[in-house]
Amino acid sequence: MSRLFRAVIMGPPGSGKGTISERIARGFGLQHLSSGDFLRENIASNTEAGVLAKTYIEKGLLVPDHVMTRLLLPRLEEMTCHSWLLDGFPRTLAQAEALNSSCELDLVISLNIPLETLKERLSHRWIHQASGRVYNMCFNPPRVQGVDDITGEPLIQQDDDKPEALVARLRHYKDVAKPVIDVYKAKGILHTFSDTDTDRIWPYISSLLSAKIPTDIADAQRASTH
Ligand SMILES: Nc1ncnc2c1ncn2[C@@H]1O[C@H](COP(=O)(O)OP(=O)(O)OP(=O)(O)O)[C@@H](O)[C@H]1O
Ligand SMILES: Cc1cn([C@H]2C[C@H](O)[C@@H](COP(=O)(O)OP(=O)(O)O)O2)c(=O)[nH]c1=O
Repeated sequence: MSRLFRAVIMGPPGSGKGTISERIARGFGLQHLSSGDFLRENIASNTEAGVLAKTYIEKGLLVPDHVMTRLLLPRLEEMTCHSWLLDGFPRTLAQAEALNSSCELDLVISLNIPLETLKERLSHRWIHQASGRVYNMCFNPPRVQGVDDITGEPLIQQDDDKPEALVARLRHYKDVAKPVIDVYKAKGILHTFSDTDTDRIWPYISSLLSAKIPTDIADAQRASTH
């Protein structure tokens, strides 16, 4: 099996990580691992790490690095036969160093989206808390307003997504993400995209991935995921 492809997507809340990750997974057959979704799975199945993580998430805090790495690295060990895209991890320098000591990344996509755009997007973001499924009344609305397409359960808006909370979250994201971005810039694998419209960014991301992912890997991954 030819070498596998390892990528990370980074960006502040509302920058489009989840949306773009789904397009990449669909188009290039990469396995998408979202740290937020993985935490929600652990919380739903009441694992020891899930119970611990929940105490931080409920307070709007980041889960401590040692908990995240102890949770994510074994999960990546299970994915050694797949090309993958990590979303939401690493988020701190300690997490990046732990990841870099266990595998060699090929590409890091960083989304650098203006604050006003983030505010606009998050003010219309509704989520199905249990699954993490994301809707947006302007961008990708649910079939029935306020209700999850799959379970029919009610959608909620996160307090964190309200404009007054967003500025603090954004500042914290920038403080914590900057050293991580600097590491991957120094490695020459960082690609930054800035625009208010994802549909304008997507063609560039898509052509970058087409150039970076050897076709035999992309074809093999697409075949294995269909
Ligand atoms: N890599 C990580 N390190 C520490 N905590 C994390 C990490 N990933 C997720 N979390 C915790 O899980 C919560 C949910 O993660 P998720 O990515 O779904 O939400 P978010 O950070 O608000 O993302 P978004 O960028 O979509 O707003 C986060 O608010 C954070 O508390
Ligand atoms: C990518 C994108 C997302 N959205 C909406 C969908 C979500 O409700 C919200 C955030 O997108 P999302 O993909 O959840 O971003 P992240 O995972 O980085 O937090 O914005 C738009 O309105 N326009 C866009 O171009």
